[in-house]
Amino acid sequence: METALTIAGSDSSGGAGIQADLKTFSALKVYGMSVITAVTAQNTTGVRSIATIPTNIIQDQMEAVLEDIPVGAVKIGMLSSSHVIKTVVSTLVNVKATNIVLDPVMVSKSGHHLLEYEAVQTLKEDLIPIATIVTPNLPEAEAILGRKILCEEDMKEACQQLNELGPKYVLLKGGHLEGDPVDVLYDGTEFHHFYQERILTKNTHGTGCTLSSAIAAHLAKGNSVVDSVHLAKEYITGAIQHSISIGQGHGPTHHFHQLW
Ligand SMILES: Nc1ncnc2c1ncn2[C@@H]1O[C@H](COP(=O)(O)OP(=O)(O)O)[C@@H](O)[C@H]1O
Ligand SMILES: Cc1ncc(COP(=O)(O)OP(=O)(O)O)c(N)n1
Repeated sequence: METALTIAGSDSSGGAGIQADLKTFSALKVYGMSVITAVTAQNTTGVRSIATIPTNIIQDQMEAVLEDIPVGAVKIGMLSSSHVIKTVVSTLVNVKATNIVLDPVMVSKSGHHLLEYEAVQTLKEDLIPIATIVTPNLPEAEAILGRKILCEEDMKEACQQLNELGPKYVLLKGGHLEGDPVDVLYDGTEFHHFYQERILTKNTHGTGCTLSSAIAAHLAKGNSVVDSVHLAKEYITGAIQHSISIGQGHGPTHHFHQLW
């Protein structure tokens, strides 16, 4: 059985974070495991409060899984602080983890900070270099690089700058662009462009989490990075097309892949 591990925050409303990741793994028929880094009280309208899990408990969760069960791919989401990032990096390096998908979660759709501002430097120096693929959205890439990204040409340059930080692949997501979104994948040499007509819905809570965990699931099944991104894009597009109108704000993506 293929396996994948998510290291991320809990979303009480089930649309993003650990819950979205585990639903994605299940829908793609991969056995999912979780390391919880933070508990958020949130719903479709916003985040009310956050409790970060102590780093010794995060490390224990990681070691408990990694020392016992072979992990085909690791998806990393919300990490809250520099201390948490350093704990996750040292544990992953110790076990020589492979297929690391890093979604550098910083701010929720509702505008709540999920990573301390000062931790962006640690993310750049310690975590991005060990990622197989890093999947920032436009505001995250702007925060990492300290520059504006306004169009597809800017996205290509930003991919090159992100690649210089050390990850094998960069997938810069264009969901925040005006008009139809384009995502750009860069492997240090070649670009792949993923064009998609914009689906007209406000139900996009958890899109980034869903995409990154779908990439991890496909890597765990033995696909190449480029094929995993293609397959994950199909998955996220279906999950947005079938998204669920619940709550007063941004409803969640849908995860019953085999039914679409
Ligand atoms: N309305 C939409 N229609 C189609 N694809 C979308 C839409 N919104 C986001 N996406 C896609 O969903 C994925 C997540 O995108 P994005 O919104 O940029 O990330 P995040 O959720 O991290 O902010 C990307 O592949 C993006 O192109
Ligand atoms: C616990 C938790 N982790 C991550 C996010 C952000 O989710 P994401 O899919 O990047 O996007 P939004 O749903 O915030 O647009 C979160 N909200 N909570």
